[in-house]
Amino acid sequence: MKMYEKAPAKINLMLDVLHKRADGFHEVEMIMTMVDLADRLELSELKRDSIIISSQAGYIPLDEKNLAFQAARLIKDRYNVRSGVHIHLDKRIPVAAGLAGGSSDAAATLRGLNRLWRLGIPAQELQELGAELGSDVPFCVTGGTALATGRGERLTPIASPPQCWVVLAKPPINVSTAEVYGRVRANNIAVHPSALRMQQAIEAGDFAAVCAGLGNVLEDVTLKLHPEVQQLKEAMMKLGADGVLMSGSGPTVFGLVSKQSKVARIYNGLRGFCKEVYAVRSLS
Ligand SMILES: C[C@](O)(CO)[C@H](O)COP(=O)(O)OP(=O)(O)OC[C@H]1O[C@@H](n2ccc(N)nc2=O)[C@H](O)[C@@H]1O
Ligand SMILES: Nc1ncnc2c1ncn2[C@@H]1O[C@H](COP(=O)(O)OP(=O)(O)OP(=O)(O)O)[C@@H](O)[C@H]1O
Repeated sequence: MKMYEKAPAKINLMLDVLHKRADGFHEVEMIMTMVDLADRLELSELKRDSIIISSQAGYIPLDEKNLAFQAARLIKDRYNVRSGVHIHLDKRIPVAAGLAGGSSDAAATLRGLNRLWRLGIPAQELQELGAELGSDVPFCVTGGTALATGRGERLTPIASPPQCWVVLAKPPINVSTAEVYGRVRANNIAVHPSALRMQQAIEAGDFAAVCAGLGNVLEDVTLKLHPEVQQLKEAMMKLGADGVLMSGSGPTVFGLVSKQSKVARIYNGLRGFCKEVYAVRSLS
């Protein structure tokens, strides 16, 4: 038997860090939403008790370091599943980009294996399993748009932002999420973006207010480490995006664009700076 799952990328419309916790994680407040750029997973049942990962992408681990492998092992162990699975990952989300590609693959694996092995695990429990794999995984289990608190695993679903185009550009640099959080000084943040204001803008369907409310306190850290991310932001703004922000810990920069007529100009302009550029729709 085979199952198919789509694993969409996420962007953070706002991300605030409140304080560092005793367990080393940071207490955050984020509003996250999915975009129409997705990996595709094919999950095939194996009679023998093993987990095999394959992918057309040559640059991701295919062993137990892969988050989809970890998700399969977790669900197998926890529910005493004897059969195995072959997971083929058709990677389309850029890797180590701040778009939760690996987390979304893990979440899609949890959803897909729940169906493949007919385990009947409720969504809430799948999210709890996801939290064992990473802070972004619980959100990716259910997707949509949500306010995320705690270390990112406590979720309140909210309305979808107004439909728009999302132009994504990933510069060719590597950013470590742990390093970026490690450099945040939570009591020294000049301007905290407001989750409440963003939520109100979304609920009012006010695109201009959504753009005005974009904010990510991790930008300060990543932009200092990698000035090219700042240059990319400036280029996207000059090219006419309505709102521009770095996603997660970066380095991907996204621009929200309401008019389709502007998208080609922004996309083509950015291709001069950056090889990895995508123009996709927001997901409602
Ligand atoms: C930057 C975001 O992607 C925004 O959505 C997330 O906050 C990070 O999510 P993630 O990549 O799933 O993060 P995890 O794999 O759980 O953690 C990676 C590392 O980031 C740091 N980390 C992560 C989340 C958090 N709330 N506080 C942290 O300090 C920790 O050092 C941790 O060891
Ligand atoms: N299924 C996977 N897809 C992509 N990368 C994976 C996967 N499993 C493990 N990895 C590893 O995880 C690292 C981070 O990749 P990923 O694409 O998940 O980052 P990200 O988009 O920055 O995630 P986040 O936004 O959750 O911090 C990569 O260095 C990669 O080697």
